Amino acid sequence: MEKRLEYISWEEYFMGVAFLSAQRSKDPTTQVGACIVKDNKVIGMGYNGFPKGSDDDFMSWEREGDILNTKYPYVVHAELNAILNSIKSLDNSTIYVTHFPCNECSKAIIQSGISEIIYFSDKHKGSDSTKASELILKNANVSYRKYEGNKLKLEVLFKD
Ligand SMILES: O=c1ccn([C@H]2C[C@H](O)[C@@H](COP(=O)(O)O)O2)c(=O)[nH]1
Ligand SMILES: [Zn+2]
Repeated sequence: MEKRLEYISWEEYFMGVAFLSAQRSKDPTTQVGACIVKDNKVIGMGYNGFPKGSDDDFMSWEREGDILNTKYPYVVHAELNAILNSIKSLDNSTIYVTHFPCNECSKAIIQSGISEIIYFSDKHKGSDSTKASELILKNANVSYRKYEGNKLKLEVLFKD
């Protein structure tokens, strides 16, 4: 029998895990996922959400108004969750992210030892946060590039 040819590439696989992780997010506006990989093994995953133990029904997902009544001061970003959830040293690892990281996440990525970022969306390109990320990542020699896989959709069928 010939080998199966429809298998997905490593890059498609790990970006797929990042997008699957994002599906755990309860943010009604933007679901972000991250997957940290070393030697082709997943060593951390995360998505954006309120801190462990927070009462989801008490917290607000608002984007506007009094800052203390919005999600922004409270939500833990996907990249930081993936770093905090990781199971071993992140030195020279790669983080796959559904969205280009903000400047706060970029700082955490640098400090954790991650050396490469592969992102899918850069919809906030040109914003101050993205510009600061680009500057600080370049300065710290953390490389970043857009996803280059062919797949833009992966179907996961639960079957026998
Ligand atoms: O680097 C990042 C930047 C943002 N997030 C999260 C934080 C929020 O939950 C959403 C952004 O919400 P908007 O309504 O689009 O402003 O994304 C993240 O996880 N990582
Ligand atoms: Zn962030």
